[in-house]
Amino acid sequence: MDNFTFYNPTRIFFGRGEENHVGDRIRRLGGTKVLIHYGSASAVKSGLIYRVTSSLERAGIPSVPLGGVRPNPRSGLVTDGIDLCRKENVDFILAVGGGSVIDSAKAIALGVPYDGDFWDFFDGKAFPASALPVGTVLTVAAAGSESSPVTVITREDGMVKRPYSSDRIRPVFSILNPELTTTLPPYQTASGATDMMAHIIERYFTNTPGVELTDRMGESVLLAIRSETLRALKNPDDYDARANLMWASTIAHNDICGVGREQDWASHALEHELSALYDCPHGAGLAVILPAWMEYVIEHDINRFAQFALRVWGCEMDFAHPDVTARAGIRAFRAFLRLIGMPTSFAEIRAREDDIPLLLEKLRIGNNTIGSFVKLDISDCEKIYRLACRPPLAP
Ligand SMILES: NC(=O)c1ccc[n+]([C@@H]2O[C@H](COP(=O)([O-])OP(=O)(O)OC[C@H]3O[C@@H](n4cnc5c(N)ncnc54)[C@H](O)[C@@H]3O)[C@@H](O)[C@H]2O)c1
Repeated sequence: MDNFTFYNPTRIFFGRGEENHVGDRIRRLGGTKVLIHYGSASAVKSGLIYRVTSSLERAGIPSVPLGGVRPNPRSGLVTDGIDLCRKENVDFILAVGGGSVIDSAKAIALGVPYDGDFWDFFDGKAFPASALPVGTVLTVAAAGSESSPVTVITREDGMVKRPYSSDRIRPVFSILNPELTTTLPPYQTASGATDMMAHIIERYFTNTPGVELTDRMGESVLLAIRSETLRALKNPDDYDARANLMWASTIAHNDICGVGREQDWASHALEHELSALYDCPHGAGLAVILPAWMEYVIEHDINRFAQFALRVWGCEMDFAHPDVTARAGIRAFRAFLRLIGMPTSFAEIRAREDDIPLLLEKLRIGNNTIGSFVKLDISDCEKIYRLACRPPLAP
């Protein structure tokens, strides 16, 4: 196990009705004017924005709303949000929504005290000296942005999707009421589950030896996501299934399963270009990329893939031929993705093989590599995209 620092100061308020106390939470943190950032009108129609606003009013805190965040959030609305916060003297940002809303809120938080273009942070041209505090009321179990230091924004100029990470934008608190996720359509529930699984998998496939504890933790989270997703899809109102998924969202990405080990993240980089170009849900893009990535890198560590197959997917261990077990695990993972309604090939997200040169250009890796389990150069990336074009094989 490698040396590590673990720092995750986001305070979690978990359970039914917790959003009704949000005003009090912000008052205790010293917030005096709040930007309520949200996505579609459904957050208003459902009464959630009203409940949040009422709670702020009871706490004596004025607020300004800014809706309209779309999935794969865009830089234009971030700029609008920065201008609005400055004009209204906002000193606290409350994100009410999923990963897209939270990421947009984080980018606004970075931009408000900064004189230049907020994209400078994403381009590595500047480092934030400060940021406004961000709190969240989560409505999607998926991205883990509710306690991560990361924001992922799509710049409209060129449709480039890039992550940026800083402890300054880790939410100060997140409110997780599983009941708020019961209205998610099945496809979003499944996309969220796939994203959570991906967050574990990016950490699980590592070259660091001696990480049995975090291996086992990751496997447990994957097993729970697997069973609870099926339950939530069967009965969307199943509170416990939604609760387990919501906590899994946080656990899968707050790095508790990733400390002390090298992490990969090549699949996320490959996927970001898909959701930027085709506007598919991030989880759906990952469902297309992950099995292709696994098939491409399997030979690098057959035993780790066999362990994944055995412990997570219940495949039988073929001790004489561990590669058989390893491949069965990838097939079982792909079968699960299909069972929950996820795409596993380019065509199913309307991606085109002819666009691969464009995807590679947008990746902008030049002569560098991505990933760490296996370092991938541009030609490896091309091969993985091509593998992902294949229609899924019968199980
Ligand atoms: N910051 C991070 O650490 C991190 C990590 C992984 C992914 N991401 C990013 O997060 C984004 C995806 O976020 P997400 O998966 O949470 O989804 P999302 O926020 O994009 O929301 C998906 C859809 O669900 C709708 N929705 C939200 N809550 C709903 C509810 N309760 N009922 C019905 N519909 C609802 C939204 O309006 C939207 O149309 C991507 O841009 C991805 O790249 C960020």
